[in-house]
Amino acid sequence: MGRMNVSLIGMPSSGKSSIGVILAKMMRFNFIDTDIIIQNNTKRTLQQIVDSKGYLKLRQIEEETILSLNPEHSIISTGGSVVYSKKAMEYLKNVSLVVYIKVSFEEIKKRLGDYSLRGLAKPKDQTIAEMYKERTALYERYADIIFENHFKNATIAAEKLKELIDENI
Ligand SMILES: Nc1ncnc2c1ncn2[C@@H]1O[C@H](COP(=O)(O)OP(=O)(O)O)[C@@H](O)[C@H]1O
Ligand SMILES: O=C(O)C1=C[C@@H](OP(=O)(O)O)[C@@H](O)[C@H](O)C1
Ligand SMILES: [Mg+2]
Repeated sequence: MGRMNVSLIGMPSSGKSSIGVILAKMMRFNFIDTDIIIQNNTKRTLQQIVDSKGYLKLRQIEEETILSLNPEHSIISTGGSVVYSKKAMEYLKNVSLVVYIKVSFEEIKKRLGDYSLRGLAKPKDQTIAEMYKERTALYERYADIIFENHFKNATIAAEKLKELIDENI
């Protein structure tokens, strides 16, 4: 790894954003949330992009955003759909340690609740169960390490993840 960065990948609501910002403070790293960059660049919410341009366009914007990051000393919280881009994932693997934040299907389903306004980059007719199955294979494919997040809250999870990262860098 050329520059020291950590990328967090995983299902929507697995904790990438909540854990990422806490981890960045604990490790004195920069914090990047690609969803926020996309919103700033497009001046649209993720839901608005999906509604007006479709979920494939959101995935394309996400890919372009990742490829333009050039991160240094950063924790990068990605959007859950980033693994659909081979290019983006190869880029992240080159510039960072890629951590898959793994959360059980039951917990993800519970956290997502009514996800109709969450701007998920998935076909309308794809169920959460189908999405979980399809994506799990991709998260596992690209992960350098897997972090099983069965912790009570994001702060505890960030402390545990820091230990795992320290062992792996
Ligand atoms: N152990 C945990 N780790 C991270 N988040 C947790 C945990 N337990 C509950 N949560 C809650 O789950 C949600 C995770 O959302 P978020 O961080 O936005 O995920 P993502 O960025 O992966 O979509 C937050 O509401 C957070 O408070
Ligand atoms: O998994 C997805 O399809 C998406 C997850 C979101 O980010 P989080 O994973 O941070 O919720 C955001 O990028 C967009 O709404 C699409
Ligand atoms: Mg997030």
